[in-house]
Amino acid sequence: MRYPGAVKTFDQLYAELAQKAETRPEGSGTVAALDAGVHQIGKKVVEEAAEVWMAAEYQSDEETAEEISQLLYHLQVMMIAKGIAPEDVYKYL
Ligand SMILES: N=c1c2ncn([C@@H]3O[C@H](COP(=O)(O)OP(=O)(O)OP(=O)(O)O)[C@@H](O)[C@H]3O)c2ncn1[C@@H]1O[C@H](COP(=O)(O)O)[C@@H](O)[C@H]1O
Repeated sequence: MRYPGAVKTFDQLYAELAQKAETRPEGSGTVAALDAGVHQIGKKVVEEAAEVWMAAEYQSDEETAEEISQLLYHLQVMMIAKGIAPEDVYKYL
């Protein structure tokens, strides 16, 4: 799935998702995922990680990049659900 609009960075996406969690706009997949909870978010993280692996082995670099973007998105949803800020992660990099 491709999302139209300007290219966004990891930090920009996190800020957008944090805002969605705060304002809870109608139709937001992020809000729905947060409401579903950590268990369901965790399943999506694992699913997308597997899709990255499969794409890397059997699909194009473009498709692999897209799967990686989806994994990063679901990791960010998990971060929001747990109240973990990017800086909390960056300090370990
Ligand atoms: N980058 C993403 C993003 N990547 C993946 N996804 C979600 O992750 C799902 C996984 O994609 P797949 O193609 O694997 O989906 P699928 O298996 O067909 O879908 P499901 O049945 O599992 O939902 C997608 O259906 C989206 O719901 C994303 N949802 C949102 N974003 C970004 O988050 C922002 C906020 O989104 P909303 O909260 O929905 O407004 C958007 O502007 C986007 O920038």
